[in-house]
Amino acid sequence: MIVVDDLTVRFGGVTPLDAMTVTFGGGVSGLLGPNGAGKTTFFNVLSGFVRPAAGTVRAFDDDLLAMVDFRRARWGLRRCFQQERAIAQLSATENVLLLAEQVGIPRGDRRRRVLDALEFVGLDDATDQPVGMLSAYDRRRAELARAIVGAPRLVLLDEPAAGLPDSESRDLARLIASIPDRRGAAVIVVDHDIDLVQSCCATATVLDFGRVLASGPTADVLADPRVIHAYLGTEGS
Ligand SMILES: Nc1ncnc2c1ncn2[C@@H]1O[C@H](COP(=O)(O)OP(=O)(O)OP(=O)(O)O)[C@@H](O)[C@H]1O
Repeated sequence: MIVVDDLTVRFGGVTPLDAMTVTFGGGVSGLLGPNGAGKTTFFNVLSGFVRPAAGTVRAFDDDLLAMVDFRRARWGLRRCFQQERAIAQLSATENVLLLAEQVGIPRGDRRRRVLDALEFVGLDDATDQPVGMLSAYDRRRAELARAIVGAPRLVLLDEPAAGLPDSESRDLARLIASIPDRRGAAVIVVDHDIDLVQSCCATATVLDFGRVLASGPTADVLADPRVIHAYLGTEGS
């Protein structure tokens, strides 16, 4: 469980997170909201890129904000960015190995863990090709393999299926939905793709101007008139 209490971030006169208080469960949670709502800022706080002015984050009873960045990675915090981070000239195996090294997986165990991660995402056939030569879907799966190698505890995904056609997006959603059971990690997905959120997130939280507008079972949140007014209503316009 990830317990966020009174989390506040200020950049000069802007308050991208304004006393954000919410609990994310151990499954896959969606984090939604209009542009500028504070979603990326929240991920940046969890990753240690942004220091909040106030508030706490307890992740599985550990004080996440008290850990320095590299300790968070070793603790099991992982993140997939909107922009791919894998090195195009290296193979999927080499890319995942690099991540495995960074997050402190013991050398003797690394290759086995990397193969296991590539198998989980279904990339075990394309492990030796440079990532830059892979299809968009395979590159996304390579990014996901980097996020789940070893023993992740909290995986942050920022628009994981951006730019993929619907069928591949659905396959990726199924893979993401299986992370808690098969990898033992909680997942928070930031996405504007409501189909993806509905298909893989049991619960959802909506941010608006840095405040939690609604949080709970995904179907209830998406049907909440305040959410429709603040977010969904503007999406289709
Ligand atoms: N480094 C920064 N300095 C000043 N303001 C910032 C900084 N980073 C973000 N902001 C502001 O904080 C607010 C929240 O931005 P954030 O990127 O967290 O929103 P978001 O919900 O992720 O939006 P999007 O869906 O467009 O990615 C915005 O008003 C943004 O302009």
